[in-house]
Amino acid sequence: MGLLVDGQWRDHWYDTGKHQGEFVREAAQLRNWVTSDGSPGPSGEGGFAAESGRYHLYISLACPWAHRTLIFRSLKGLQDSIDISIVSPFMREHGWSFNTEEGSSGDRLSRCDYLYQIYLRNRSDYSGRVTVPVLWDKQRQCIVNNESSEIIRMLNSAFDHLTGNAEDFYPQDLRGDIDATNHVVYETVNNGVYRAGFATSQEAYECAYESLFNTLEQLEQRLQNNRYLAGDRITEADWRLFTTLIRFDAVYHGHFKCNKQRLADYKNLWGFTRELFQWPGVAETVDFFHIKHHYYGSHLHINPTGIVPKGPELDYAAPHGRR
Ligand SMILES: N[C@@H](CCC(=O)N[C@@H](CS)C(=O)NCC(=O)O)C(=O)O
Repeated sequence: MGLLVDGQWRDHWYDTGKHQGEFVREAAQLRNWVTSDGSPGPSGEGGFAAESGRYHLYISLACPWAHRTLIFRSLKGLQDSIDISIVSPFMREHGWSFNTEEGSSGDRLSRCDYLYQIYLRNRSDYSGRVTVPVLWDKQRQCIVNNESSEIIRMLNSAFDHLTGNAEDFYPQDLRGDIDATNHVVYETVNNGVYRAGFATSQEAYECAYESLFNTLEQLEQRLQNNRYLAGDRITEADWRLFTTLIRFDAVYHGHFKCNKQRLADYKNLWGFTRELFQWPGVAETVDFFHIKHHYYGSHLHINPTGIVPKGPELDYAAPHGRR
C-alpha cells in the first residue's frame, strides 16, 4: 500500500496522525468525462467521445468503489464496448498489482505489473494515491477519470446511443433525492466503514461506528415502506449502497469492527441486499474470494496473520421477499 510522489512509488500506509487518528480519504484527481459527443463534462476537458472499444476499465473485484462501475457496465449492457482488467486482490508493498491468479486478469491492455505504472503512463511525475477504478482512453493514451461516482454517471448515459439501452439510474425528477441520499450514505456508510476500520484512535473509531449504525437504522426504516431508496424505482443511490452492504457481514462486521449488528439482522436491508444481488447480471460481479482475501490479506497491520475467516455462511440467493 502506498502512493506516488513526483513519479516515484513510496510504500506508505495512510497518515491518520494528521487528523487525531481519523482516516480521511483523498479526493480523486483525474476528472475528465466521456460524453456522447466528446463535449466537455462537468469537470476536466473535452475530447472523450463515447465509442465502442475505445475505453478500458481497471478494477478490483474487492473494492466497493470499483464494484459500482462493474455493476453499471453490466446494467447498461456495456460488456462488449468497454473491456476490463482485474487486479490481484492482494494490495501490498507495490499497491495494486497484476497477475492472472484466482480470477485476476493481469493487465490485458499494457501488460504492466503494477497499477501505479498505468498512472505513470498518464503522467510521469504523478503524485497521489493509486486507486481503482481507473477509466483509460486507448486512443489518447491517458486516464479519463479515476472517480467511481463520476464513471457510473458516464456509463449511465454517454453510451446510450450506441447500445440502445436507455435505462436511467439517475432520472431528472429524482436527482435531488438521490444526491441527498448519496451524500449521507457516502459519509457514514460507504466511507464510514473505512473510517471505522482505519481509525487509529478509539474516539475516531467510535464516532464512525455511531454514525454508521445511525444511518443503517434510518435506511432500515426507509426501506420498510419504500421498495428502493428513492421510492419505487431503482436508482444509482441503491447501487452505491449495495456495494457496501454486500461486503458488510463478510468483511466490515469483523475486520473493520462494525459489529453492532450484522446486516442479516436488519430485515429490510438484508432483503434489499439480496434483491439487488439477484438483479440480472449483478451476482456475476460479486466475488467473495477477492473481497475477503483483499481485506484480510492486505491490511496486515489490522490482521497481522493474514488469516481469512471462513464464514459467515449467508445465502444471498435466498428469496428476498421484497414487494
Ligand atoms: N474516490 C475514489 C476512491 C477509490 C478508492 O479509494 N479505491 C481504493 C480501493 S477500495 C484504493 O484503490 N485504494 C488504494 C489507496 O488508497 O492507496 C472512487 O470512488 O473512485
